[in-house]
Amino acid sequence: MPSGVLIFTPRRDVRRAVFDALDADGDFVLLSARDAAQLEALLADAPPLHVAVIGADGTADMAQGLRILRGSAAYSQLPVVYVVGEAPGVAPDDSADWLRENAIAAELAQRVRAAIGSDTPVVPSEPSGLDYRFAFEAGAAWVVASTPEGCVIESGGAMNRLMSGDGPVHGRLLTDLFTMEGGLAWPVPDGDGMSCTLRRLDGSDIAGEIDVRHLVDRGAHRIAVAFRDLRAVEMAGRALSLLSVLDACPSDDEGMGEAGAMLADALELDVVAVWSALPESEFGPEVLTRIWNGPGLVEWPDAADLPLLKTCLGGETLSHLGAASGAPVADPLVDSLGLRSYAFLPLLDERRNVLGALLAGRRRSASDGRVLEPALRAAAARFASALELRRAREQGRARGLVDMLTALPNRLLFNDRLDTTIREAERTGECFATLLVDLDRFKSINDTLGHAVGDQVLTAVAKRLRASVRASDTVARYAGDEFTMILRHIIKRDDVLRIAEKVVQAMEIPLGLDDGSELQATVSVGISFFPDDATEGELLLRHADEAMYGAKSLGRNNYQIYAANTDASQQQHVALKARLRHAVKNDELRVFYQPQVNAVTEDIVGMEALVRWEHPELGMISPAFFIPLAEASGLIVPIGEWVLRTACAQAKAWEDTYGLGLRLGVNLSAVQLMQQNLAEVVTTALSDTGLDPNCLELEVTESISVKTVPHLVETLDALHAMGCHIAIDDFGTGAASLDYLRRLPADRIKIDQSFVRNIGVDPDDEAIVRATIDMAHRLKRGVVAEGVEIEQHLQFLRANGCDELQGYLFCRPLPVVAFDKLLAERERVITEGRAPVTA
Ligand SMILES: Nc1nc2c(ncn2[C@@H]2O[C@@H]3COP(=O)(O)O[C@H]4[C@@H](O)[C@H](n5cnc6c(=O)[nH]c(N)nc65)O[C@@H]4COP(=O)(O)O[C@H]3[C@H]2O)c(=O)[nH]1
Repeated sequence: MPSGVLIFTPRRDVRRAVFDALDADGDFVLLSARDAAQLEALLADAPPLHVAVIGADGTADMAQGLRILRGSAAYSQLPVVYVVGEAPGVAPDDSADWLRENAIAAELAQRVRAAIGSDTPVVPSEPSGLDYRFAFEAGAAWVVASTPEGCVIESGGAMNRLMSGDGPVHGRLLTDLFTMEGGLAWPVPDGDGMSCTLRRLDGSDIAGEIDVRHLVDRGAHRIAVAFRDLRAVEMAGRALSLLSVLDACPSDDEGMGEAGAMLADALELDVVAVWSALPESEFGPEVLTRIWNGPGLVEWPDAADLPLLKTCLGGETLSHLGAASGAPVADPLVDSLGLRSYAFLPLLDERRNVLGALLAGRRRSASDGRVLEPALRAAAARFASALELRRAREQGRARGLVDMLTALPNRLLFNDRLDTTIREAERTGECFATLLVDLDRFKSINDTLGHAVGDQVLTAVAKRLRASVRASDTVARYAGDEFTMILRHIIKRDDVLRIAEKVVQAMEIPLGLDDGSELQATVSVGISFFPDDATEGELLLRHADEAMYGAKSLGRNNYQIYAANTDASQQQHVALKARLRHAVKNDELRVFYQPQVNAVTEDIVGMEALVRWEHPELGMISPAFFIPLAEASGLIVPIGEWVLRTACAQAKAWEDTYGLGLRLGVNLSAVQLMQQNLAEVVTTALSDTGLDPNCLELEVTESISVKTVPHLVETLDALHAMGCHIAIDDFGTGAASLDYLRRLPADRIKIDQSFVRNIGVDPDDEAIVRATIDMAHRLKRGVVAEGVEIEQHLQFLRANGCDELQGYLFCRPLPVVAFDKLLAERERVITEGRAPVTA
C-alpha cells in the first residue's frame, strides 16, 4: 500500500523538487501544502500519513506549520524529514532525518522510506474535539456561550478590545451583549450577517453584524457568535474615496493642509502632522501641517526633541495602530497628545530619500488598523510627492525654471527632464510617453474674456493636469496654452490611453472663475512613445504635436496617438471595419478561454471568454484593436451576441463532460448594454444552450458610467434577477468606484491589471489593491485580480486575501482544444488520487 507523505514548505521550487522526487518513485500518496492555512485545511480531512517532508527554512510560516502539525493530537508524533538549505543550518530537534536541498532528487525517496520504518500510518482515531474558535474567519471578534443560559465562557479575536472596558466579557449573557434587530431574540438560530448592536462594558453601543453557529464541543452544546464592527466597513469605503480626493489636492503648502484635514476627517484621526526635513538643513525638521482634533490646546514639543520623529526621519516606519502592535513607546509628542494608536511614516522620494515624515494618530486604540495602514501609506505617498514638488519648485524658482503663473516646470526645465529621461531610458530599456496637451480655442477665451480670465483658466487646467498623473510623471507649461507631459515606466500603450482619457475627462467639470461664473474648457492631446516613435526629445515632441493636430481635426476634446503614416492607418481602419462586417458570417471569429483560479488552492473555478479575430491575411487580431472598431460601428452587437452564444454552448459542453460548475465570464460592451433587448438575448442564449444562468457571469467595465448608459442599473438588475452573476471589470480605472460598486448588483469585482502589474513597483497601487480587496470583502463582494504575471503578484494578492486570480502566471487565454486538454489533465490528476501539485 502506498505511504501517505505530507509535503510542507512555502517555497514553490522546493515543493516542486520534493514532489517530483517522490512522485517519480510512485510509492507514495502525496499531499502538499504551501502555508499554514492550507496545511490546516488539509489535516482537517484526517488523511492517513506516514511521514512529513518539511522545508526547514526558519521562516514564521514554517514555525506556524510545525505548531499546527505538532499541536494536532493525531499527527503530533508524525516522523518529519527536513529539507535544509545550502547554508550550514540545522533541522529542528524533532527531525527523524534531514537532507540538503541539492540531495532531494538523489536521496529523498530513500530517506523518506527509512523514516517511515513501520507501515502503520498515523490516522486520527476519532474526530478531534471541535475547536469552535475556528468556526469564524481569522481575526473576527468572537464569543462562545453555554446553552441554554447564553452565558459567555470564552471570547477572543478583537472582542476584548472592542468591549473597551476593564471588566471581563466572560460570565456576561448574550442577551446583555447583543441587541438584535428585526425582532430576533436569543437563542438566535444559525445564520450570517444579522444586524445588531453590541453593548460595550462602558455602556456605549457599536452597530454591527453577527454570524451565529450552534456547535457541539466535546459533547457540550455551545453557541459561537462572531461580531463584525460595521464602522470598519464604512471606514474602508471612506479610505478608498480619500485616495482619489487627496489626489485632487494641490501640492502647495495650502493643499497639504487641506489634504491633512481631509485625512483626519475621513479616518477619524485626532492628529495629522507633516514635517519637511532636509538633511542639509541646519534648522532641523520644519512642520508644514498640523491638524489637531483632540480636546483643548496642546503644547507641541520642539521637533528636535522627538525621538520617534527622529527615527522616522531615519527612514523607519513606526506603526502602533493595531492591537498586535504592542505598547506605545515613550515619546514627548505621543505623551502630550495622549495618543493610544499612531503611526509615523517617512515621506520618501522615488530614490527612497527621506523628504519628511507624516504622523497620524488617535487618542483611542484603533480597531481598524487593517484599513488605516494602507490608507496612511497611500496618503504618505501623496505627501511625499507634494514635498518633492515643493522642493523642485523652490530650487526651480531660484534658477528661473518654473512657470510663475502655474508653478509648473517651464519649457527649459521640461526639455532638461526629457533629455534626462531619454538618457535613463537608454540605459534601463524603459519605455515612456510624451503628451502634448493643447487648450482648445484658448485664443478666443483670451480675446473675449480678457487675460485675467485666461490666466485663471491656465492655472486651473494646470492643477487638473497635475492631478491626472503620478508623482513620478512630469507636467510642464511648455508655451502659452500648451502643456507637455512625460509619463514614465510604460508597459502597455493602453495605460497611456487611460491617462489621456483621464486628462480629457478632467476638463469635463466646468472651471470655476474668480467672479463666481463657470467656464467649460476642453483639450486636445497628442501622444508619442519613446523609443517606438522617436529616440530624440525634439522629434518626440514634434510627433506628439502632429498627433495633437490629428485630435483637433477630429473635432477637438479627444486624444490621438502619433501614427507614422496617419493616412495609411486611417485607410487600414476603414478597410478592417468593412472586413469585420463579414467576420462572423465568414467564421473568422474565435473564442479563447482563460482560466480563473482560487487564490488559495490554485484550482480552476472559472474562465473568461475572450474573442479573437482570425483574419485570413493578417492572422490573429487582438480584441483590444478590433473591439473599439466594432463598438464605433455598432458591429459589437452581433459580435457580442455571437460570443455569448458560442461561449455558453462551450461552457455547457464542458459542464456535461467535467461537471465542475465552472463560471463563465463574458464581456459586455457599453453598446450592448444600451440595447433594450439585452436581457432577452441573454435568456435566449441560456435556454438555447442549456447553460445554468448561475454559471454565467457578465463582465461590465467600470468605465461604463451610469450617466452614459441609460437604465444601466435596471438592465443589470434584470440580468441578476435571472440568476446571472455580474462582475465589474477593470476596477480602479474609472472615476466613480465606490458609488458604482454600491449601486450595481455586482457579485465580484476584477482588479484591473494595471494595478496588479505595479505590485512591488508602486506603493500607491499596492495600497489601492489592498483597500479594494478589503472594501469589496466588507461589502460581501468577491475579488478577482487580472494580469497576475509573476510569483510576487501572487504572493501579495494571496497575503491580502484576494479570492481569485487570472493571468499568465497560471495560463494564457487558450483555444477550445487546449482548454479542454487542461480540464482533462486536471481530472486525470485528481482521479489518480493525488493532490494537485500547486507548482
Ligand atoms: N499582459 C497581460 N495580459 C493578460 C494577462 N492575463 C490576461 N491578460 C489579458 O487581459 C485581458 C483581460 O480581458 P479584459 O480586461 O476583459 O479586456 C478585454 C475586453 O475588454 C475586450 N474583449 C475581449 N473579448 C471581448 C468580447 O467578447 N466582448 C467585448 N465586449 N469585449 C471583449 O478586449 C480586452 C482585451 O482582451 P485580450 O487582448 O484577450 O486580453 C485579455 C487577456 O488576454 C496577463 O497576465 N498579462
